[in-house]
Amino acid sequence: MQEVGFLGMGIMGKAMAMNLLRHGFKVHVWNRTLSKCIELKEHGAFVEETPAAVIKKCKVTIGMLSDPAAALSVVFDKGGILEEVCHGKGYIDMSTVDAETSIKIGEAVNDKGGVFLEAPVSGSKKPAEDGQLIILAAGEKALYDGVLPAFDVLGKKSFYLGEVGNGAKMKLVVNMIMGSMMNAFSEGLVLADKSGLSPTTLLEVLDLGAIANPMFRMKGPSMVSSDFNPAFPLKHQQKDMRLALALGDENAVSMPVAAAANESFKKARSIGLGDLDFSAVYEIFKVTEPSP
Ligand SMILES: NC(=O)C1=CN([C@@H]2O[C@H](COP(=O)(O)OP(=O)(O)OC[C@H]3O[C@@H](n4cnc5c(N)ncnc54)[C@H](OP(=O)(O)O)[C@@H]3O)[C@@H](O)[C@H]2O)C=CC1
Ligand SMILES: O=CC(=O)O
Repeated sequence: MQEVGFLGMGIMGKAMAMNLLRHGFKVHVWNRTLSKCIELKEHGAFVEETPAAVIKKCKVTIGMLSDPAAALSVVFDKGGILEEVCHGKGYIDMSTVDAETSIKIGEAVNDKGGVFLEAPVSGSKKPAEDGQLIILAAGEKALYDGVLPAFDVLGKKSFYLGEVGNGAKMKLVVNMIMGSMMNAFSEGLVLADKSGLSPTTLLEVLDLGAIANPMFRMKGPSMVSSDFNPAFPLKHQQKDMRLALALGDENAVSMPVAAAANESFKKARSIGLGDLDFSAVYEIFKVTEPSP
């Protein structure tokens, strides 16, 4: 399988498609905003006009879209996947969505004779550029086995998690934890600063102890210098918190920490920080109450 379709040239999709091109895959790309395909074309990609046109040209097509509405749109809308998907074609949705969305897409693809895999990823812009993603796949096993050469280029490890929905759920659990950690980290940085300590020294202390982790190490210095250039947009992290909380509702799991973190991300969105990196949630903790 050296030819692959790719829908969605956002931060992740572009990095992943570039990576496939670098490794010798022929890649047919589509993006709602066509101009984002120009750089891909310069690197040898074939640009198509609709998702259906991509599906028509490729046996396997990958989607990397922002949210459930976008993931559904490329399948069900005019010019969408369902117009061309048929026996012998596979669709792989790597967007972060809820299980319900994935199941709906999978059933529609199957009804047309195609096969479906969900495969959301853990890892951000840099791991996508470096082929170091963690792939959380579920659905048609034969499609999973067939696409492993591409997954090996995109990721450092692929998990096969069984029936459609399990990949989405695993991804939401992981991002729920990540979003909650980002809130605690932000609170700690502000607490250090407001109580007269150096946030930079706090980063050094954290990195030497039991709660050291790659996220604090990578995001800490840019947060301290107020650099929120987006790798993982805050609006997507809030979407993931919202979908994870819904999963908690369905399963009667009490999630007070995640619920509080979701409120912080919502607040950050409400003041216009949604397109910045998710670490920009830090900004809302800096706001102090006016003294009486
Ligand atoms: N960034 C990250 O670190 C990570 C992101 N993810 C997940 O991957 C997915 C993509 O993320 P990312 O690349 O960062 O997001 P971006 O916001 O950079 O890109 C979103 C993509 O979705 C497309 N899109 C949005 N709405 C629609 C629509 N209605 N119809 C068709 N296309 C649409 C955009 O097209 P257009 O250019 O026209 O707006 C764009 O190609 C998300 O589900 C995210 O949660 C997962 C792991 C890491
Ligand atoms: O979904 C975001 C990530 O970093 O993983």
